Amino acid sequence: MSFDALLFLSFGGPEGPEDVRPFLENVTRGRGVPPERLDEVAEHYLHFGGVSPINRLNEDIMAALRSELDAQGRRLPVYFGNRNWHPLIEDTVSAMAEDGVRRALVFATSAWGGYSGCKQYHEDIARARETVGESAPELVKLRQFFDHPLFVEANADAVREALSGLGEQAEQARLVFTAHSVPLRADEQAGPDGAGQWYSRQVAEAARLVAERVGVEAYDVVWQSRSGPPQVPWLEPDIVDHLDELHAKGVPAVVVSPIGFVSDHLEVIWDLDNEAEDKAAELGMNFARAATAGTDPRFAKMIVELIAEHTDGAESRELSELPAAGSTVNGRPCAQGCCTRA
Ligand SMILES: CC1=C(CCC(=O)O)c2cc3nc(cc4[nH]c(cc5[nH]c(cc1n2)c(C)c5CCC(=O)O)c(CCC(=O)O)c4C)C(CCC(=O)O)=C3C
Ligand SMILES: [Fe+2]
Repeated sequence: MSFDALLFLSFGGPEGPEDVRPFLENVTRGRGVPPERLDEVAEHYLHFGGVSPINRLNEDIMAALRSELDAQGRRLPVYFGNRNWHPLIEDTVSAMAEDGVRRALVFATSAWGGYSGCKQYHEDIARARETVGESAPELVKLRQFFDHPLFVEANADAVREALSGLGEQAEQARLVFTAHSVPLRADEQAGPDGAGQWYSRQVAEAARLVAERVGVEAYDVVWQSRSGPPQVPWLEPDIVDHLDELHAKGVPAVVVSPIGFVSDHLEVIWDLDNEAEDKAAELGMNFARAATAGTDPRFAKMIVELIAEHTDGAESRELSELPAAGSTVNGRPCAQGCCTRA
C-alpha cells in the first residue's frame, strides 16, 4: 500500500510555567486524579522551569527518523502531533489535509498495549479525524513494538553500559526494570475482551528479553509514577518501596532500566533520577540508571521497519509469543471490548 506521510503521535508536554496547569488539565480531564496529586506533579514540572523534555526528545527522534528515511530513499514527510499539548493532533491532521495528504501511517510513542499506551491513541486519531471532517486523511496506526529486536537490543546495550558504570559492584547489583503504573483494572482489561493484562505481560516480556540478552538471570519488574485516588489499586510494587526491600535483603547496588518509557520524560528525570536516586543514596545503595531507547539510532531504524511492514509487506519482527496488536485504521479499536477505559 502507498502512504503520503507519517504522523508521529505523542503525549505532549508543557513548554513553560504557564503551560503546566492547562497541560495537566488536558491529561487528567475526567480521570478522577485528586487535586493534591496535580499540585505535586505541577511542582515536578516547575522544578524544570515548566518545560518537559518530551518535545525536544521527540524532535530528536523525528530528526533521526527523517535521516533514516532519506538514507533508504523513502519519501515520506513526517508530521508531529500530540494528545495533550501543542502541536495538538487535531491541528496536525488539519494541516495534513490542507497539504493534500490522503492516507498516512501513524507512529505512536508507546511500545505497549493497554488503554494509556494504545487504545487512547486510537481515540486521539478518531477524534482528530472527526474534528477535521470530510477532508481528513485515512490514518493507519503502526503496531505495538515491545518485543521488536531493535527496541530490545537498544535497551539491552543501555543496561550493559549502566552496569559497567558500577565497576566492581556490577557483579552484586540487582537489575530492576520499571514502567508507568496503571490501575489494576486497566491492566485487567488490557487486550481483546477477556485476554487480560497485555500491558503488564508485555512489560514483563520486554524485561525478560532484555535481561536474557544482558545475561542476567535475576531481575525485577516494578512500577512508578502512580497517580489516581489512593483507594484505587494500581500495579505494584513502586520503585521507591522496592529499593527499601532490596536494601533489607542486603543488595548493595541497583541498575534501573526505564523500559516503560521511550525517552527521558519527566517521569524518568524526576521519579527516577530524583526520587529513586535520592532513596538509594539514603540507603547507601549505589544507583545507575540505564538510558532509554528513543535516542539510540536503532530506534529510528525500528520505526522504518514498522513502516515497511505496511509499505513493502516486510516481515513483522517479534521476539516473543505475546501478540503485538494496535494496528488499526482510523482509530478503530483492535477488537470489541479491547483495552476499555477502567
Ligand atoms: C501507561 C502510561 C504511559 C506509558 C505509555 C505512553 O508513553 O503513552 C504514560 C506515559 C506518560 N505519562 C506522562 C505524563 C502524565 N501521565 C499522567 C497520568 C497517567 N499516566 C498513566 C499511564 C501512562 N502514562 C495513567 C493511567 C495516568 C492517570 C490518569 C489517566 O488515567 O489518564 C499525568 C497526570 C498527573 C499524574 O497523575 O501523574 C501526567 C502529567 C508523559 C509525559 C511526561 C513528560 O511530560 O515528559 C508520558 C510519556
Ligand atoms: Fe502518564
